[in-house]
Amino acid sequence: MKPKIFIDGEHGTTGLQIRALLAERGDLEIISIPTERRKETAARAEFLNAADVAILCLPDAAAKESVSLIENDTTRVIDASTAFRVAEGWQYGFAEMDKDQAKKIASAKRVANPGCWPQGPIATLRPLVSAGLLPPDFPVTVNGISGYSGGGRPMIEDYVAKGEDASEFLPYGLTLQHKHVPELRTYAKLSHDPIMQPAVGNFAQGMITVVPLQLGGLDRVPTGAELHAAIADHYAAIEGGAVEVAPYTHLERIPEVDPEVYNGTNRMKVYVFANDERAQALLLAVYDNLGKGASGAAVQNMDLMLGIKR
Ligand SMILES: NC(=O)C1=CN([C@@H]2O[C@H](COP(=O)(O)OP(=O)(O)OC[C@H]3O[C@@H](n4cnc5c(N)ncnc54)[C@H](OP(=O)(O)O)[C@@H]3O)[C@@H](O)[C@H]2O)C=CC1
Ligand SMILES: CC(=O)N[C@@H](CCC(=O)OP(=O)(O)O)C(=O)O
Repeated sequence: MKPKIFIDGEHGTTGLQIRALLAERGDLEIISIPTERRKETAARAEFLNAADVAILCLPDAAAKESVSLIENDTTRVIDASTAFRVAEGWQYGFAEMDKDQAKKIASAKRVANPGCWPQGPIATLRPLVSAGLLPPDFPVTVNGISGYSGGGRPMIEDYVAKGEDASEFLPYGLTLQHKHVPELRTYAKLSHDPIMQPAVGNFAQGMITVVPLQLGGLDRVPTGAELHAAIADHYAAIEGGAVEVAPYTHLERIPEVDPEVYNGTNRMKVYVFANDERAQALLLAVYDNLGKGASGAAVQNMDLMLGIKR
């Protein structure tokens, strides 16, 4: 029997992407609520309880409701919302985060799919904190740029309506309360809240995250090569992951450090740049906010949970 997959919110930005990724998968049975009933609680409860894996692509409140509607012990859940990312009993769905994270996801009943912004910074900061090259209380700032699809349907409609008149670079998160701070702090192993200073650009999808490091105040200042080696060692120990570490280089510009290069894929590439004389470094990550940042990661987690190797 093929595993039954139910995507709650399949007509939204993330849901549609997951549907598209699963369209050719003959190894799965996708079960769908008739469109006109998609917001009916009874219909959702029926499909949630019939599924082997339910993928929730809903606003937080609706995702919490979906979880509460599951009455059996067999439906496993991947939630794309922010609701459960630091919650007890949930595994964080960033498979490359640790050597054994993919195994934990594989056996989990509840998996919280990461937000798009935290994945790049976690991918670079966590190995450095784990290796003792950065202390947990290091004052971290994250900036970068995301395509407008990160804001879901309302932001997409706004940008499409404005066309070329939409802002090319719009900083946001200006109240310093970005919803991704708790998961970033938790999984980057930081003891203080990082500053999240995102921006959105006038392109649909793709993103770059940047973590600038002022290393001069540390008791022991790591070199750029040491930072790079710690990150490279971390990913060398992970089999078949989606994260690639770029060679350590000193270049003023790199054409492939462009937010859109991995669009339509589940890939992430991380970079370390540094100036040792100035004791400064930059940690960059490039990926698709709708791929590794959302639907690609959800499908990767689903495959892990079902024991499917592709
Ligand atoms: N876009 C992104 O890059 C990312 C988004 N996410 C998260 O994924 C989730 C979905 O986001 P996204 O796809 O962007 O959002 P969208 O706004 O594009 O889609 C949300 C979907 O949920 C449906 N929905 C809303 N309320 C209910 C309800 N009570 N019952 C059933 N369906 C409902 C909506 O239907 P309708 O349109 O008819 O109201 C819509 O189809 C969010 O929690 C978001 O935070 C996670 C990572 C990245
Ligand atoms: C450009 C944009 O607005 N992006 C969204 C995050 C998209 C994302 O990762 O969503 P969830 O955490 O909701 O899953 C934001 O910064 O709030």
